[in-house]
Amino acid sequence: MLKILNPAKDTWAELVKRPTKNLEELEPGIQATFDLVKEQGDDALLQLAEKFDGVQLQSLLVTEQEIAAAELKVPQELKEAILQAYSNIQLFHTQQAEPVKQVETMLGVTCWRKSIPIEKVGLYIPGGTAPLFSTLLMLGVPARIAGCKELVLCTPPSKDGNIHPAILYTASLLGVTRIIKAGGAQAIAAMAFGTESVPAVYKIFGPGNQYVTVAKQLVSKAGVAIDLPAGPSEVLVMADETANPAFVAADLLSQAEHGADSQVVLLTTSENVLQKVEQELQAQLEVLPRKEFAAKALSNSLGVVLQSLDEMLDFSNLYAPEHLILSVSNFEEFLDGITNAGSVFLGHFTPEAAGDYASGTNHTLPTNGYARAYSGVSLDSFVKKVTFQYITREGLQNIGKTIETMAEAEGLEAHKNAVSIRLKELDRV
Ligand SMILES: NC(=O)c1ccc[n+]([C@@H]2O[C@H](COP(=O)([O-])OP(=O)(O)OC[C@H]3O[C@@H](n4cnc5c(N)ncnc54)[C@H](O)[C@@H]3O)[C@@H](O)[C@H]2O)c1
Ligand SMILES: N[C@H](CO)Cc1c[nH]c[nH+]1
Ligand SMILES: [Zn+2]
Repeated sequence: MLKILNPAKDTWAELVKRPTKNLEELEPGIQATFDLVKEQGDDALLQLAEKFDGVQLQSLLVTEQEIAAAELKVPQELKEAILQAYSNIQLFHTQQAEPVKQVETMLGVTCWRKSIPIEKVGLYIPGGTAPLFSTLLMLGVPARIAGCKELVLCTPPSKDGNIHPAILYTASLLGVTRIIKAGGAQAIAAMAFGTESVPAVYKIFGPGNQYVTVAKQLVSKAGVAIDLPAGPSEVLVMADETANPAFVAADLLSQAEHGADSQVVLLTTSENVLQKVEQELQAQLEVLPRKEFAAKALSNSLGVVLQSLDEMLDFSNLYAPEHLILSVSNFEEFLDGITNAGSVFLGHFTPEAAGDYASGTNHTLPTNGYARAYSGVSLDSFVKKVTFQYITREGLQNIGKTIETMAEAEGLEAHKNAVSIRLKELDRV
């Protein structure tokens, strides 16, 4: 099941490498997809839907009629759940708005910073193996709070050429501007470079499999902003003797079932806990509908026995998991020691699935060790922070000499003169 290890510390750096293919391996195929989309636009999207999604589409754009029909297909109970999650996500993300604060750095020199929404954003909603309408809430809600005007949505069509009704229902709640039936690297290329049906956007958001994630990294090299590398899901659980093996196994499986390229990790100081979690994994896996994905992911996953709780924390910080679960009695003692993680789940009754769906935090998070430097999606992801300044005459007299001295030292005479010319004018009047 899990690969069981008792590793020496000098092997950790090798262990924390993910089993996913690297950028260099996937890049040539994805570049070919980009070239096709640039050359043939919508036609390329239709061809690639047939090749990768196994569907011959009549049209790329979702129509008003399709949206109206979808709404009727979503059960009331699911609508209510979506609305509850919407409300929690909205509440959590609304609090992230920063008030504009004017700061007088010197007398007469005032600076401030204001958030301005990104006008056109592209939202990628994964749909290759599961219709992740929850991801649409995670992207669309902060986009709407930020005030983004144009929300373009790409998601892969199913074999019958349709988009899952819950995705369309959620898109309609959010007032998404345009919905396109396109998935994978071709959808990312379309939103980056534009086609007849897909407007080019300024920033592309959303998680996806390895192809989607590498495609986003490549368009970011071509000058289109992206949120973050949010690839195959992963979770690391730190479990002590108080952990409930059934709960731990359930959490590990919840991320393993996302796909064969996911990885889950159990860290423990107790061989006993490890053994019991393994038994639970076996039993719970048997009855999972997505057993094949989960079993494959588990075969790439780790059960690591370490010497102490402090070692577990060090390993986790080096691994930098997308999700970190502290299934320990004294989680408070670990909080200040966490340096690298996308989102953290505390105690025995906080399943990771709560953050995936409905607690309010965002589930679009850095994977593959990117949590060492990246944050998950938040309200900030949808705005630019623009700085402003206003200097009075008195202010320029206060700050002018400093600027002149620094400009002269850099050998930039025109910079210095932009101040001197004004100071002379102030002396004259
Ligand atoms: N990190 C996060 O925040 C986060 C959040 C949600 C989901 N996820 C991850 O998103 C992923 C969703 O993956 P998915 O596959 O179900 O859907 P997806 O929408 O990401 O990818 C499906 C598309 O991949 C393309 N594709 C499939 N096989 C291909 C191949 N051999 N060559 C080229 N292109 C190919 C197809 O165009 C298809 O439409 C999972 O790995 C899940 O763990 C991550
Ligand atoms: N666990 C995923 C992020 O890695 C998010 C998700 C959506 N639906 C279920 N789970
Ligand atoms: Zn999940």
